[in-house]
Amino acid sequence: MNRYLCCTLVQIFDHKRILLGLKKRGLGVGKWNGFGGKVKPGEEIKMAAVRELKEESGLDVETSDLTNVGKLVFEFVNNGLVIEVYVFRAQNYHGEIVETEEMKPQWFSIDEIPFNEMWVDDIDWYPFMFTQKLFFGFMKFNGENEMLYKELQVVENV
Ligand SMILES: CNc1ncnc2c1ncn2[C@@H]1O[C@H](COP(=O)(O)OP(=O)(O)OP(=O)(O)O)[C@@H](O)[C@H]1O
Repeated sequence: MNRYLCCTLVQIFDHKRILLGLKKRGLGVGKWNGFGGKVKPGEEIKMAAVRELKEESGLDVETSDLTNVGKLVFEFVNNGLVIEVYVFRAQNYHGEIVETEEMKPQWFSIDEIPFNEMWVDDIDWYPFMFTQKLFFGFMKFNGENEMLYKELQVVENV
């Protein structure tokens, strides 16, 4: 059995801007990404999404303001890790954006998303998020930068 992790990812939007964070440590270090992390045992996925957003950006959202955008499953063939990521978006948020030990947040125009400094899968599924089509993706990685396989489809629910 492979090592399995269930994770969240929250994309914060403000009109034509998206808030991304530069990951300062751990998985995906050096990449811009939405905010998220591991779901704790027994924790509800949306509650984990709210908690991780707060921990990594300083922002608060209500679980009712999180919209499902899709689900991604990543298999890292180099170490056997399988990560399931529940992706959400939100445009209603409150609080002050803060830089933390884990993330450096910054607003980007949605026309200037730094895809070449992000996970290589992001450029494939962001268009589904922008057209509001719920998606499921399965990707295989060798390390953090080489995608060996990808499958993406529009789905009814995740
Ligand atoms: C392979 N392609 C990928 N594409 C886009 N996003 C990806 C991803 N692979 C992982 N992610 C995200 O990366 C974060 C890792 O979370 P990660 O820092 O490990 O979790 P957590 O904050 O609990 O860690 P600590 O143990 O506290 O350091 C988490 O949001 C997860 O959704």
